[in-house]
Amino acid sequence: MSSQPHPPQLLKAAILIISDTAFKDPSTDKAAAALEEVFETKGAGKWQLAKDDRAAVSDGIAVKIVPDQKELIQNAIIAWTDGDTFMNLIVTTGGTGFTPRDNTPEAVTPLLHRLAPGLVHGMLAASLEVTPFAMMSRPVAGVRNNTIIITLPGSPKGAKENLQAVLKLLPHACTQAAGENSRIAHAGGTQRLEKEAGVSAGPARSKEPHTHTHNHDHSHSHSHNHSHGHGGHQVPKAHTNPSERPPQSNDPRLGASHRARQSPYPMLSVAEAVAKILENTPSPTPETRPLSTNLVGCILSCDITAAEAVPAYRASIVDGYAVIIPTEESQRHLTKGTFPVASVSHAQASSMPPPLQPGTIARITTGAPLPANANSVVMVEDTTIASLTSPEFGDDASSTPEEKTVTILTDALSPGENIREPGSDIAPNSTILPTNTRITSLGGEIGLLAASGTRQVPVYRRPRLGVLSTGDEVTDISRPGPLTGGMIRDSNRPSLLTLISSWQLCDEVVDLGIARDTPHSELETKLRDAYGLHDLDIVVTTGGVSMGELDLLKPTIERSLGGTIHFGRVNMKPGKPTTFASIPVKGTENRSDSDASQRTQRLIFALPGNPASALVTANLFLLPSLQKFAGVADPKGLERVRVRLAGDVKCDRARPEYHRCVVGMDGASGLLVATSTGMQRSSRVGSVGGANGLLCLPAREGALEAGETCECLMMGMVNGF
Ligand SMILES: Nc1nc2c(c(=O)[nH]1)N[C@H]1C(S)=C(S)[C@@H](COP(=O)(O)OP(=O)(O)OC[C@H]3O[C@@H](n4cnc5c(N)ncnc54)[C@H](O)[C@@H]3O)O[C@H]1N2
Ligand code: MOO
Ligand SMILES: [Mg+2]
Repeated sequence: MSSQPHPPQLLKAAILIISDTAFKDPSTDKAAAALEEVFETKGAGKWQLAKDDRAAVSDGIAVKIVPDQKELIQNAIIAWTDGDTFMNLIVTTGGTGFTPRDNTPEAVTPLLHRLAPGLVHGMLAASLEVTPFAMMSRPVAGVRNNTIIITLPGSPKGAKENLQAVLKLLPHACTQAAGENSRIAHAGGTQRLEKEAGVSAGPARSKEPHTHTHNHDHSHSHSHNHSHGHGGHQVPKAHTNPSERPPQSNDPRLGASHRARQSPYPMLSVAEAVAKILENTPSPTPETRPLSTNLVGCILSCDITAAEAVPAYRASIVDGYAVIIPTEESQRHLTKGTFPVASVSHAQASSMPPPLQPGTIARITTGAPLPANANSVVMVEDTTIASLTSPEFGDDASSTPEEKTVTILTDALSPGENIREPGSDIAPNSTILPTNTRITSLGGEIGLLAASGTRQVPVYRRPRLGVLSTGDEVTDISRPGPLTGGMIRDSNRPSLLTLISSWQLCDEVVDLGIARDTPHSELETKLRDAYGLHDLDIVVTTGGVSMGELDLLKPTIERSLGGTIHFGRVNMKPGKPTTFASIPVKGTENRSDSDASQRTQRLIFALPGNPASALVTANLFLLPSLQKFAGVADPKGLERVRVRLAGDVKCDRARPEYHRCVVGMDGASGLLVATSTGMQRSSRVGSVGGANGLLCLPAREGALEAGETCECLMMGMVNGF
C-alpha cells in the first residue's frame, strides 16, 4: 500500500439557510454571503462551494433557502448526502434558538448516523468567549453517510464565528467521513493539522509514531471508518476523490462487497425506541361515525351524554297488575281485596293504556307503560283470579275466558314499587361514557350508546395498516406440496395479521402479500402502493433489516422513499435489527386530519424476519404506536404483571430478553405462574405458539430460578381467551 499523501482535493461544501423570512424574500439573507466569505478567505484552497459544480449534486445548488419546516430541512439535506455524489460538508444557519419555529436541531438530529459532539463543544466554547448569548443556540453536528453536517446560528455574525471556530479541522474530518484511508491521512497529516488548528499535541501524543498500524484506541480518537486499514482485512484502494462514494455504502445496487460491515444505526434501549415511536406517531384525530358494531375498538374522543331518557316512560318491572295503592301507611290494608281488571298494558310500541280509575286494576307485562294514576305493580304471583268473563253472560264474544276480577293477596306494597321512572336507568343529558373510553368487544359500551339514542359517535380515527412480508425465499402458505430449495412458508404475515386485528386498533388491516428482494424495485413499488394506492397510515414489514446484502428495507426507506429512520437497532433479544421510520407522502390533502405535517408522514415498522422476533417486536413497538394513533390516553403497550417462575430461565449476557412463556393461575395460591415455551431461538415459531406472556429478563450472566418472581408483559389473557 502506498504511504504517499495524495494530491489535495477540493472539498464540497453546501450552505442551507433555514429561515421563514429569507425563504419569502431571499434578499433579506445575509448569512450565506458571510459564510461564503469565511470559506473563501479562511479556507482558501480547500473548499469548493458546489454551486459551480452543478453535476456534483442532484439539484446542483450549494446555497439553498428553506423555511423552518422539518421535512423541507430534511429533504434538502438528504438530497446532498444520499446520492451517488455528495457534499463533504453541509452547514445550516438558523432555527437553532428557542422559539417554537426553531426546529433545526430536531430536523437534523434524526438524520445523523454518527454524532460529533466535539464540533459542538468547539463552536460553543469559541462563541462563549465572545458573548453569553451563545447559550441561546442549540447546535448539533454529526455525520450522515459521508457528509459532515453542522448547524450554525441564524445571525450572520454568530454563524461566521462558529464556522471559523471549527473550519480548520473540517477538511481532515470531512476527508475521513468521506471514507479516505485514515492511515494515509495520518501519515503526513496529523501534526500539520494540529498545528493549523492551533491544537498542541501533548507529549504522549507527539511521541506517537504517525506510521502506527491502525487501531481504535489511540489517544486522539478521530472516528475511523472501520472497513479500512484493519489488520488482516484487505485494504481497499485509497480514494483520491473525497466526494466520490467510498466502498462502504447502503446502496444495495453496489452489492455485497460494498455493504457496510458495521451497522451505522445506534443501538437504542427498548424504552428509548418506544419514546421515539410515540414522538413520531401522529396525535389522534377526532371524527364522527355512525353507531354500529364496526366501532368496536374505537376510543371516544369526548364525553358522551345521553340523547334520550331510559326508560322514556314509566314502565313496569314485573308481570302483574298496575294498582293505585293508598299513600297513607294506615290505609295499606285496603290494597288487599278483589278488583275489576279494567285494561291491559302490553310491552308494545304503538299505544299507551288508558288512565286507571280508582277501585280498578290493569293487567301489565314487564317493561310495559304504566297507566296514568297507577303507583305500584303487584306481581302476578301475589294474586288469584276471582272471576272470568264468559260468552254466555255476553261480556266477551271470544271463546277463551278472560280475567274479569282479580284478588290481590298482599298488602306489603309501597308506592313506586316495581316501577322504573322515566330516566331512572339513564337520565337525559347525563354523561354515560367519558372521553377516552374504549368501545370494547364485551358489548357494554355499544349497548349504552344504542340505548341512550346516540346515533353518531365521536371517536378518534383509527389507522389503516398493511402487513408486507419480504424475501425471495418467503413462499405463500397456499403453495401446495413440499417446499423446494431454500423456500420457507410465510408464517409472519398470517401471524401478524391475526395479532394486529385482535387489538382492534386499526380501521383496516390489509394483507400486502410478499415483496421479493429481486428485482430491487419490487419492495419500493409495493411500499409506494401501500401508502399511495391503499392510502395506508402504517406499513409493517418483516425481514430484510439486518446486515445481509439483500436486506433492503433500510436503504429502500432512506434512499428510494426519502424516509427518515428514527432507529435501526434496539438492544433486545429477539428483535435487535428492528427499524422504525417515517415516510413522507405527498397528495394526501383530502384527508380530514387537522395537522398537515402529520398527514404527510406515514410510518413503517420494519420488523426482523425471524418469526419470534417479528411477533415480539410487534407487541413491544407497534402496539403503543397504534394505541396513541387511535386515542388511548396512556399508550403504554402491553400490561405489566409480576409472575412466579415455574422453572429456571436462562438470561442472555448481552441483551435484555423477552422470553416467551405461558402464564396461568396457580389454583392453590391464586398467583400467576409462568412456564417457558422452551428453546428461545428467534427463528423458532414454537417459542411463540401458546405463549401469552413475555418475561422481561435482564441482560446478565446466569439464570432466574424457579420460584423467583419476574416482570412479565401480558400479550393475551391469562386463561387464553
Ligand atoms: N451479520 C449479522 N447477521 C445478523 C444479525 C446481525 O446483527 N449481524 N442480526 C441477526 C438477527 S438478531 C436477526 S433477528 C435477523 C434479522 O434478519 P432480517 O430482518 O434481515 O430478516 P431476513 O434476513 O429477511 O430473515 C431472517 C430469517 O427469517 C425468515 N423469514 C423472513 N421472513 C419470513 C416470513 N415472512 N415468515 C417466516 N420466516 C421468515 C428468513 O427466511 C430467515 O430465516 O438477522 C440476523 N443476522
Ligand atoms: O434479535 Mo434477533 O431477533 O435475536 O434473532
Ligand atoms: Mg437478513
